[in-house]
Amino acid sequence: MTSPNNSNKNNISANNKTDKESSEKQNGMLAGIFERATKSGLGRKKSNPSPVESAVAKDMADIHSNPTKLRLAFLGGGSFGTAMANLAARNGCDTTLWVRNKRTVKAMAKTQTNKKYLPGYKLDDRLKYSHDLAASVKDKDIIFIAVPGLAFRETLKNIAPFISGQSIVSLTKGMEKDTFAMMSDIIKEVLPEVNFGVMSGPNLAIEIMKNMPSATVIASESEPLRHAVQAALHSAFFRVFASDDIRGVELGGALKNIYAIAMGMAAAYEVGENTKAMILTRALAEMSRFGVEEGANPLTFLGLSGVGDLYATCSSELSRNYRIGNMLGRGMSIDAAVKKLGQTAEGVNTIQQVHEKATKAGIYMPITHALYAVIYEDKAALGVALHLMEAGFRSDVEFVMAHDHSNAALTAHMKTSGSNTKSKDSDADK
Ligand SMILES: NC(=O)C1=CN([C@@H]2O[C@H](COP(=O)(O)OP(=O)(O)OC[C@H]3O[C@@H](n4cnc5c(N)ncnc54)[C@H](OP(=O)(O)O)[C@@H]3O)[C@@H](O)[C@H]2O)C=CC1
Ligand SMILES: O=C(CO)COP(=O)(O)O
Repeated sequence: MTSPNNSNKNNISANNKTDKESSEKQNGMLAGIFERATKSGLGRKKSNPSPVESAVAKDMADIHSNPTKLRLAFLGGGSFGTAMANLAARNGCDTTLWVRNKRTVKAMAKTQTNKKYLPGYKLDDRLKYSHDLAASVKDKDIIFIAVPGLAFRETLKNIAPFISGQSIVSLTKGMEKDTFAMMSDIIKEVLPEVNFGVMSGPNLAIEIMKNMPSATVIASESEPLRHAVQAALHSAFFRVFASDDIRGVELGGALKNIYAIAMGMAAAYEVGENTKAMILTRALAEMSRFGVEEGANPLTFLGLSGVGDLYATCSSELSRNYRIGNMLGRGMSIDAAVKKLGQTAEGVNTIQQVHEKATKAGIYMPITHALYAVIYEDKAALGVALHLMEAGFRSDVEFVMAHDHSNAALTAHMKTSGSNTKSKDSDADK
């Protein structure tokens, strides 16, 4: 016969064994994540460093104290391209803003304002404007691209004949339609030899124009390029942090737009702070889960380009994605909301891309799927939200405790307590 003490001991040692096994499993999983993140395509090596890489590497200290040596082009005269070009011009860099519309260029040069996208904000008088793409990008050190994701490939193809060693930095927070390509993928495809980076962070353009302290992240394999971008844009109002996780940084910027739409919609239903916190944190869980599948380091999502941008965009009506969600929550159709906004809201396309990709790859993205169902399958928002709330038992942070462990432990616990209850009842019956 087994004494109660013996049975406890057995339970404890069985539990210890399970804990040990589970902790080994977790360590294995984490090691796998880091290995995958490090070994992913991010380690791509360039055959030849571009001129900016070698020039900046030679005299990094000089560039830091004197960014005026840098010659920069910004492509895209929307709110973000203009705000970033303005920062660089204010730092004394030789800066040209390329805008596709000739009349807009003339008006901007004359008024030193961007009347359509940043009305009322005076731009630095050293900023140059151009409608000539070739002249804008030739002989530059770095070309920053700030056109919407849907126009990124076309823009790269248009500048390709004039690339002879310039570095490229994407400021775009989108995904290409139907190909699932991120901007760094498109750069690698169209200009395989170019030295490049991506910049992303909580950077609402209007706040930057108002000199409200902000920060961002430049991600690149090239240290000299990271330093050059930091030198070009850094100021007392704008701090540029560095990363080498290109995939993680650009995915943070693209994915958070989905959840800004969700949050804008939730705000239309006047949800409480607990609900907002739940959406924000579960959004972060989805983002990092998707990121890991795509070769990103999950820890990157804890940085400015992840949780930082998620917070800013999910809490501000300055965010166009948030505003789209809010209009949807108030009963407008997606087409009407996009038309009313009249500016770029990358999340509208990103929801479709991520929904499709996650469905195909079997990645658990409940908020994204729910939003897709509401926006594109005309499902009732409240019913979808209720369904989300009722969905199974999950682990909080899956990189700490995996979902399958959570579910298995819970099922085992329920079975045990079920059989205990039963035997108690049968004793009582006797
Ligand atoms: N605004 C912000 O706060 C931030 C935006 N971003 C990202 O920057 C990118 C650009 O956004 P943002 O500046 O806000 O967008 P806007 O909607 O403010 O402006 C878009 C700009 O791109 C131009 N454009 C559109 N299509 C093309 C094309 N085919 N070729 C060339 N130019 C084109 C538009 O020109 P036209 O006026 O002639 O149509 C306009 O100048 C987005 O990916 C966004 O997510 C990133 C951080 C912050
Ligand atoms: O990316 C942004 C802030 O970091 C801007 O967000 P929206 O594109 O939603 O306006």
